[in-house]
Amino acid sequence: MRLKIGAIADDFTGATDLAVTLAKNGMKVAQFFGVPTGPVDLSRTDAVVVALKSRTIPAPDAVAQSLDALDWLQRHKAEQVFFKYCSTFDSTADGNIGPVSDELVDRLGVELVFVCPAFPVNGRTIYMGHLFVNDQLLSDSPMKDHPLTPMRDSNLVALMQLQSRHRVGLIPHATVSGGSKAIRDAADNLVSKGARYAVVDALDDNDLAAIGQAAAQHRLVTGGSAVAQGLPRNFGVQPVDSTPAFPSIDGRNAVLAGSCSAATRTQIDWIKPFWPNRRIDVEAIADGTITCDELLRWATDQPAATPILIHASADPGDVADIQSRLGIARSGALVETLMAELANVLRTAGFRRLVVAGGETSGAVVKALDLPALEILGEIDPGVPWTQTMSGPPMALALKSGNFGGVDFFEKAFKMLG
Ligand SMILES: Nc1ncnc2c1ncn2[C@@H]1O[C@H](COP(=O)(O)OP(=O)(O)OP(=O)(O)O)[C@@H](O)[C@H]1O
Ligand SMILES: O=C(O)[C@@H](O)C(=O)CO
Repeated sequence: MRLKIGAIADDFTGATDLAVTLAKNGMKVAQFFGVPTGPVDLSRTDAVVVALKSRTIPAPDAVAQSLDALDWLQRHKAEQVFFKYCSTFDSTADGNIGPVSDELVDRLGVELVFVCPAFPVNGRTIYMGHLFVNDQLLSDSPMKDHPLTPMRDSNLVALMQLQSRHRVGLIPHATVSGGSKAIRDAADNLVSKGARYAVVDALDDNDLAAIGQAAAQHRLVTGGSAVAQGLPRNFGVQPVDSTPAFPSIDGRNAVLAGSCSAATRTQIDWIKPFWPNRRIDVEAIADGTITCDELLRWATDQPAATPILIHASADPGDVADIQSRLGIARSGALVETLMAELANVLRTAGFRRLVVAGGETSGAVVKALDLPALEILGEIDPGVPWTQTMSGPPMALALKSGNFGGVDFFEKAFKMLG
């Protein structure tokens, strides 16, 4: 059987975001962490999302991992390939969005590829090729201070052009609002001018539906999860209207937050008065003052009925300060390693319902828990589903993208589990 959509996601939270989007739009989705190494039964699967942790690694490694994923998807006869990156286009001048897209374009021999990170429900829109986060340009938004991929330009055409060896054009909103035929004509026009990428404006879900329809014959589509919502219809698959299912797992509740994004920091401030919480200081990890053992003792000493919160999240000034002393990569790695160890020991100690905030952090945690795949269940807030492990000790896991979720996200998540 052919897979309808085969997706490659550049981080783990982004992968679950895409998986739940395709599932809500009617597809049966399987999500794997890394390229599956053994045989898998895809007889009832419409779409596969292969989650990589490739957003901030060196570009040649990101390309190699993505091409491995592409080979696997092609062996499973994926009709359309989707490259999922962040709705805030998280990347550096070196990549990895451009270099990975270039290789996928060349391997698949495609003429033109849409570049569309818009996610209107979460406030990401594109106008005249410029990415907005709510009412701010990307470069004025809190993304300008991201610890690993600070976004200091909002012009997606320029950003993509910096990262890619192919020419980048724009399909402006005036065209997009004309519908899928107008978009297809504009795409043909860009091809005749030598462009290989088209940044496509999108202000709302109607625009995304038209873009999805226009991409029906495209072998490759790239963007955030929201542009994928229009793709299942191209395969005759209709959105589902059933009541979402949530994991049924007993155990204690914990949140591990390594995300320093504005939304995560607001969510932490909101919940702190109600839950036992610990802030991890990066310098204290480096000098051994904070250890996994000590945090575990603290966690197990807390009242079992109340969720606990452990976070490293800090505001941009503190992050810049620690990075200047320890280096960007080392500060990130110290937090990620500790969060990964913690997830492991907390699972053993009976914390089986876990929310992890941050894509890189989630990548580290999922790797440490040695989870090859997750079942995607009901959505907590747009782009963040509850998931359930499919091997090892049963766990409910929510991987929250840094900037996703309402202010009460953490409390809401556990309330849904009852
Ligand atoms: N106090 C801190 N100082 C420096 N770096 C930190 C600190 N706390 C966390 N980090 C690092 O910042 C990075 C945050 O990235 P992560 O992807 O986890 O969150 P995010 O970017 O908010 O989420 P997403 O990618 O889903 O938008 C991680 O590498 C984490 O280890
Ligand atoms: O698109 C998004 O914003 C998220 O799915 C994500 O990739 C955050 O890391």
